[in-house]
Amino acid sequence: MKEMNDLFDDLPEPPEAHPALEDTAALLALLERWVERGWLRALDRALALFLQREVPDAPAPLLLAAALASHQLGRGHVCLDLAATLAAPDLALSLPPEGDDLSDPPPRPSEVLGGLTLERWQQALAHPELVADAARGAPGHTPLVRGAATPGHPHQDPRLYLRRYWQYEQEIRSRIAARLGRPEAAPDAETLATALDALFASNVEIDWQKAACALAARSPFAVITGGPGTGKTTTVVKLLALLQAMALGSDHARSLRIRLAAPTGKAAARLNDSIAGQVASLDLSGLAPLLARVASEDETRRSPTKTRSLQDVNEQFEEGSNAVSSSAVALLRNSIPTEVTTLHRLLGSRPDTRHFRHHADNPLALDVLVIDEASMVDIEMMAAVLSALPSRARLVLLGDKDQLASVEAGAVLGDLCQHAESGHYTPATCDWLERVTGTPVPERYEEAGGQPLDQAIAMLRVSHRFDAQSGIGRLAEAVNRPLGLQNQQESQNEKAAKKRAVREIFQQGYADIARLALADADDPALDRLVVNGNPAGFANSGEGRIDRRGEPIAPPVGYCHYLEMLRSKRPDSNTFGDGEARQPFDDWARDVLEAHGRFQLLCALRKGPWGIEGLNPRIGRALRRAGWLQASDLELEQGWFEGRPVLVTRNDYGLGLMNGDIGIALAVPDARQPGKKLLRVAFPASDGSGKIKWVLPSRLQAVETVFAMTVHKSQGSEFTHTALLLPDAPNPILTRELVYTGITRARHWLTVVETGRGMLDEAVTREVMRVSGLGRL
Ligand SMILES: Nc1ncnc2c1ncn2[C@@H]1O[C@H](COP(=O)(O)OP(=O)(O)OP(=O)(O)O)[C@@H](O)[C@H]1O
Repeated sequence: MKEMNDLFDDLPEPPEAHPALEDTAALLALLERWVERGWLRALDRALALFLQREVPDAPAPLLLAAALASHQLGRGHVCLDLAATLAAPDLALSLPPEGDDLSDPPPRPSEVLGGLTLERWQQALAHPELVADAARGAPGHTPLVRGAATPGHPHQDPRLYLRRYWQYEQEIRSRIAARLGRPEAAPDAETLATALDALFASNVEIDWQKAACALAARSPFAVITGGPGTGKTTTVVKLLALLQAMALGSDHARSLRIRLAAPTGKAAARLNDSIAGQVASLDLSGLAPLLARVASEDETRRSPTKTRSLQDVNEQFEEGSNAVSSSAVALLRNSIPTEVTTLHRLLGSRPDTRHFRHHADNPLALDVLVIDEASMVDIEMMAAVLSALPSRARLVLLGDKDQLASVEAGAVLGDLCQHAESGHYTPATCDWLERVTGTPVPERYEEAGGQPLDQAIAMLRVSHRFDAQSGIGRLAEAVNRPLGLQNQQESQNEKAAKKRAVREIFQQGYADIARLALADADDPALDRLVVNGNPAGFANSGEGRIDRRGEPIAPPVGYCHYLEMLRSKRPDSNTFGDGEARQPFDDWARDVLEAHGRFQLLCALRKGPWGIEGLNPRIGRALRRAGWLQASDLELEQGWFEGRPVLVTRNDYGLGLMNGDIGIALAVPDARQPGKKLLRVAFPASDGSGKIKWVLPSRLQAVETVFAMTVHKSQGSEFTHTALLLPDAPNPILTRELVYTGITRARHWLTVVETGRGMLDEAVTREVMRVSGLGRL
């Protein structure tokens, strides 16, 4: 924010105030025109209108700020930063609107706000009936709250919140701060060091997974962040083993009630798959002495003359208590849960209300909650989770701080992790980490003024999925590199260097990445990509690659892969039936769904030819031309056809489908009309059981065709071959976070599709501006 204030200081003397700022009727008329253009949501204008009706003397600049604050919510920001808005007014609205013809445009925000100073705007906000000051505890029930500066962040002021969002932020701040202020939760250093040594190989240099495990074991609130494949799941499984071992080994000898959750069904299913394998294969034998030590301490308490050291206990184990050891280890392994639920299910969502069954007065019965893919959790959900969590329960957040934030308002994980890159560990934390992990923390991560929150955050820095040979890994890293905040000239140089670095990666011949530049909107190269994956775009046509275990990697495919599976594996049974009888159809659906996950086209936008609305029917037509689909244009645009892949866009508890679930329409025998077929949509069951859920298309209320998926919707998913299509014109939505999120959805193959020149360059040098007050705790 400081930079924005500096920018504001540099602004020239403002000209005359715009008429819309002098007169509320003129302002409301202007807002109406913005709504007509799609620059503002009707909801945002409705708020300004409501406030004006409630308080007729509300000044126009206040009403404008309220409408803009509301508009920011729809774009993921919990508040309006006034100074930043004055510095770059056109960023406050959805400009340029997708698909707008730009004839007779209304005044842009820059014209309207050009005549407004920060001082005057703030004066207009000093209206006690409508705006309360957070610095004074935001007394009353005003609809708006003016944000207070936080310690160490004086430049954050002034911000304007809708009260509800300010309250969410306060809820999150106070509950996290309460946890950070509870040092008694920390285990004793000697026990922790023993447990960590049992779980991690010894290292001469810092092992961030071990450090993360230590920090998260020390604090009742912890964040483990890291890019794809950096070992977040691996680390949290070890953390849970360690916490359970210490709980089972404590005086109470009681296992902890642990729950695992993720924001979407898809993310929950993915964690389900990976965590079960990791829990089963983790070597826990080294933790057995920890359990035995308790037993021995119990014994010591009963016969106090006999004192035993940890060494004695270890020796006892070495001497042959193998049976005790293995049953203790089995007990420990069984006490680590592998079932992952969605946050909505965990909190007990109720139809038609945003309130959950669990809240502060009916808290969840658990001791530890782990939330994966936490970057997708919005501020409202995070506040609900923290309220429903018993005050003594631990919360561990896992996620990639650099991914796009949730579609809803509030980039909670990104905000909390603002210092994760550089650690900001105090000397006391560094000393403690060295004591428990056995390796020193490199000096560059030390910061005497580190905040309590920084001490509870660990960043994993080495990807074990992408090695040095991986273009996907290199590209993700280059795109994700933040730009420094130097003066304009240095910043230009840095942007140029970043563009160059990204371009060079494509020229270095990595086998797993391809770049496809379309000549024009009708370029058939796009059709080839979506139909057969365009293997020719990759070195050696994608042949001959092996993974880290030496297994061959299948060449990249397009959508004809799952459609081929749909055809070739269709059961010849004429009875759809139930139970056993349905097995051949379940197996078929499972194969088709698995094959579908081998390719996905992602794009940035919804509207226009390069958004999902234009791409979905286009891809459908390309597949039809290639003989893989039989559907009319009308069906492709808005109907059902066999092979239609659909994305669930809203949770449906009745059907057990979650936002983000993907299903495919398949023709199955109609029980009521022998010889005929009907369409049913096959979804993988969200409990990770591998079962198939068959749903009639007519029962699906909120689904969309998903030949093309927005990057936002792809969060928490992974596809063997991901094609990331960039639009042909600059758009505020096109940021490095979006490109990074898109790239990191690719498991083995990535194609970047450019529909206009320079859009990759443009995107990787544009950063999401985050506005919230959660950064410092
Ligand atoms: N320290 C390590 N040494 C070697 N391999 C590791 C290490 N840590 C993790 N791995 C392996 O790397 C892969 C990715 O690990 P993991 O699934 O824990 O990462 P993640 O950060 O949770 O990934 P995701 O991006 O899926 O969230 C797994 O195959 C895991 O076994």
